[in-house]
Amino acid sequence: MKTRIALIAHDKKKDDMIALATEYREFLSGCTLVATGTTGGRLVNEVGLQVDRKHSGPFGGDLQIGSLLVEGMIDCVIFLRDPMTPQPHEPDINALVRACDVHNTPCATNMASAHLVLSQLQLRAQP
Ligand SMILES: O=C(CO)COP(=O)(O)O
Repeated sequence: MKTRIALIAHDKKKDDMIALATEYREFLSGCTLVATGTTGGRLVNEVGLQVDRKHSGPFGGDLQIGSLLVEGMIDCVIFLRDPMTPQPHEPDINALVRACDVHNTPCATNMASAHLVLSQLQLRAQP
């Protein structure tokens, strides 16, 4: 089965997400990807990945991804959060990260941990 990865980035972290996805493009193109709306749009347009786009984060996208995760449909979350900017949907963000902890799902919230998680997943996917 393909690895199912959720990709989410706050506005000031979206360029980092694009750089990350570009670096791991070959691996990610073999995964099943889901993303919040704006992040997903950029991944499609700028990296050429196939992504199931949910609503934008402030409109419930984090909750949609959280729901998928609770249903056992997501193996890993890359969520590049912006710790310096208050978000109107902070409760949704916390709910998603909490759901990762409740269900013991890897959740990388910064570039350093995202690299560790993706490089390890990529290694495991090799024949
Ligand atoms: O706000 C977000 C995550 O909390 C991300 O949403 P967008 O990808 O739509 O910007």
